[in-house]
Amino acid sequence: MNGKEVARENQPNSYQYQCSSTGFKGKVIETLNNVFGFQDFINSVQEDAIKSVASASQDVFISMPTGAGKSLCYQLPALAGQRNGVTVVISPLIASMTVQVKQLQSRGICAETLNCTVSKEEIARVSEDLCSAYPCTKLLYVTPEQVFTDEFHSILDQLCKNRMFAYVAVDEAHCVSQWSHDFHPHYLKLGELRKKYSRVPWVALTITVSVTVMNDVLYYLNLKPPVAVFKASSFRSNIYYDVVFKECMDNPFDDLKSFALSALGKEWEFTKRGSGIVYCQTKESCEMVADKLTKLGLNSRPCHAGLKDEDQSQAQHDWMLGKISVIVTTIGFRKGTDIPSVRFVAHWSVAHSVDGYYQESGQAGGDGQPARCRIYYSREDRNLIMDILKKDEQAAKTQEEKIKAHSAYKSFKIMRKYCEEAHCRHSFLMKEFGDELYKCKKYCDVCYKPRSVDRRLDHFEATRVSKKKNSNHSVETSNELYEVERLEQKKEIYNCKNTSGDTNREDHIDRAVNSLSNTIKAELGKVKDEKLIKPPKNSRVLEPLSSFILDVNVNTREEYLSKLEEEIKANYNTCTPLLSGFRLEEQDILDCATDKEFSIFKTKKNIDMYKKEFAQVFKALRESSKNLELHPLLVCFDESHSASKRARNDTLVSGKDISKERSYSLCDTVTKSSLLKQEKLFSSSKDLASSTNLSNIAVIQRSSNFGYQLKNLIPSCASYSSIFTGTQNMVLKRNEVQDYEILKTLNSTEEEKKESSFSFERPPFAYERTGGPVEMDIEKIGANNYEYETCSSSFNPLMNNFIEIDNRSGTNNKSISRCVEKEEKSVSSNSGNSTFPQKRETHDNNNIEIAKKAKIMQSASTNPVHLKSAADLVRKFLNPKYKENKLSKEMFKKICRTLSHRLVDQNQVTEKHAKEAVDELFQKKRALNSIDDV
Ligand SMILES: Nc1ncnc2c1ncn2[C@@H]1O[C@H](COP(=O)(O)OP(=O)(O)OP(=O)(O)O)[C@@H](O)[C@H]1O
Repeated sequence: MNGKEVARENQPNSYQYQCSSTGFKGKVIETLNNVFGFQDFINSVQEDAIKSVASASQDVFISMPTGAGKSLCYQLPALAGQRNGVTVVISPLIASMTVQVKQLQSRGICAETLNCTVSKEEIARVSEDLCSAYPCTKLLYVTPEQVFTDEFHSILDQLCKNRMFAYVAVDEAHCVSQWSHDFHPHYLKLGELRKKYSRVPWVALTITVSVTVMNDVLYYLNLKPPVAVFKASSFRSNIYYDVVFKECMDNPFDDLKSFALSALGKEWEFTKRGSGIVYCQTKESCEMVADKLTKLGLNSRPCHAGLKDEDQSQAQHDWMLGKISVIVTTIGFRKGTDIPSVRFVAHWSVAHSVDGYYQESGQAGGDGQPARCRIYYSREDRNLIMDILKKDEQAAKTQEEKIKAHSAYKSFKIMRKYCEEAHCRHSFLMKEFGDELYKCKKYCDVCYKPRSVDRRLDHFEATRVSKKKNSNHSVETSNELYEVERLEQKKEIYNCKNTSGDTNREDHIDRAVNSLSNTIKAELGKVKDEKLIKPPKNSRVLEPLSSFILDVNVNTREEYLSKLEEEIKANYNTCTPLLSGFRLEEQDILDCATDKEFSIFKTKKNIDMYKKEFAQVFKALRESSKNLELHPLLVCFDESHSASKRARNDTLVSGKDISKERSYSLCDTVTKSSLLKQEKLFSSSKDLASSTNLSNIAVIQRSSNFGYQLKNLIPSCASYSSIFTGTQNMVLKRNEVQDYEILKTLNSTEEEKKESSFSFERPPFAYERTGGPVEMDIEKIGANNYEYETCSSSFNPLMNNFIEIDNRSGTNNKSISRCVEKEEKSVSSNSGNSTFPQKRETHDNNNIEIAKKAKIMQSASTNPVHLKSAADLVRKFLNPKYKENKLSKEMFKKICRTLSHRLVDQNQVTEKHAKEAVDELFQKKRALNSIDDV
């Protein structure tokens, strides 16, 4: 019996069907109906892809979600395509290959597999058939490992020789990309095969992948351009995505349980039809989360690589049968366990890449029924992953390793953006997958509950500020221990990831971990050595023995401190002539510099960041000096809170008081000084103005414009209006500034400024105890914001100062108004006019703005009761519009302010007028996007 006969003998239902159609398209349809038993193509992507593959005119790339019918895209052309012979299907999953081969055989199609589980006799039988002149086999399933054996190459050579090599289909082709979480190194070698058998058309099939992964597939597999690309949309309309922040929750486990129960549905306890998956970063967290959930009444089981094989299988089995509701697992669990009734997927730690997240979350709602996917994001998890990826990048030796490590890092940054920014989750993912953008409207938290997401993000930001504030030295010095722990965790994460038994990768990771470990040990050794060296005598820096930044030693710190002291002195010397009554001792300036140096040293992560921060501070100090402004470091310096001063006092042996108390700080000046001092200030600045003719001396020209004076002295504080709530509590508020590290903000980068500003610019937010999408009452938002921004004059620094100073001087508000009006007129008439009085030349645009604002505030303040009533009325009619999403929160505040002032000004504070005013606005436009519309 020859090979062909043997193969036929062993194939009970080998493919016998003879097509009656002649053209390949007709053959395709006939085979679809008669061999596969399908009436039609499952979707247009499947149809187009099958026709393209069958035509055999070019290489084809197909991307479709799990279960969308990809297999048919090569199975059907293998039988009805333009090319005769054997289609070789490369797949990494032996279990899925075996299932497919059985299914094909049951349809009468001659399919075989060659992999490590197949017996020698089987291999011999199949090989004999393949090497025959007319192989019976139509589809041959092999693993990527098998492809590179010599035996297999000789089979392929023979097929080529006999012109019986029809197609190569690469299933799960995304495994070629490091960006995908299923990376399989053997896939990288497949490109060589493509080159060797260049005449055979290739088909690459993937689940839905990002553009980056797709490009990797095309590149690494060496697909021949032009490649025909067929992609199904990545939009999963039945999945609701959201992100919550663990740091912002009292008990995240409670939240996880509520989330799971709400996704499983009310009747779940009785029907037990749905199930869920929780993804964790480590084996330990799998165990811990499963334990917590079970204790909270939700039957859960861990399943990870640390368990024995039989325990893993048992857990999967029980979960698939519905014996347990929730399986808590690490990345890699997906294989072979897809069940359609998964009602939720929770990521207890953020996924490493968008591709990974899409695939893992995509296991929810396979049956098309509603499902939910939530990420429990935390700064700690994020930093840990970033650290690992960064160190991978540093440890990478070859160019390829470097590119891959860099890609992984970049990929995670996208995931970070997904969590830390408010974009429609669906559109975000679709953009990553190169699909047409489509706003989901209500299938994600950002679209469904935008305000709730805003508040969550605010809260998350706020935890960053408070965490920094609370962190103290003892915690931070444990960094060294933490590093070692992180290494262990890193190993752990990768062990979990490598469930596929990929030894190469494990070796690589172990090498990377070891080398990193050695580097850290060496660094720690250095630190130890450094600790043995005594710090220089008379060291002026705070905590000279600390090692917050490994490569910044005490000498470097001393250098930077001296330079900082020099710059601060220069700023002080330039500005003090302008500020009568404000004096600092030499020691104060050093303390100020020392505090600042220490705060930079303590908060920056590496030497570059340390130096960069200094460069920025120096620049800001010089800038302030150039503008004759006292830098905020000096303005807000408070020796009673100075760490340097405390340290100095602690170490003083003698009772000699070297820390002479300053009589008052600048802020104290504001609080304590009388109008007399202001008058002095006024006259001295006037003198200076006339002598120097510098425009910014306008800052202190008008004694009444005291708020403005401060505003200019602390230019960057302008937006932090809550600081200046009035002269009476100025000192208290100044301390608040220090609490929130505003000094740092003032000297920080734009991005950092933005981040830090949350605590000042935004009103208090609602806490979501359960982390679930709790809606805040808009009545409260409106009220709070209104009050915060406009309602009472006490919230406006400028007006407050005007009023206060004015009252003290015995004049009334009307006179201020007149004064402001007069100034406004004269300024607006012609600022460049030569007949303009000398004094006016010193006013810049800010003055005009201030004057305008003051005018508004003044008119409002004449009748605050009226204004409050007007605001209440406007809010009442505006609220329904807001709920209908016709305007944003910002617009709400602006309109509220504008309309209530208008009502007061027109003496129309009635319900009727308020309603009319609001209605009128929305008659013109359905939605208001700009205050110009008002
Ligand atoms: N044209 C069709 N009409 C009806 N059913 C189809 C059609 N094409 C495929 N199917 C069925 O759809 C199901 C999923 O198909 P298949 O296993 O090929 O999906 P897949 O995209 O390869 O999924 P995975 O990514 O999990 O491998 C199978 O049961 C298959 O028989």
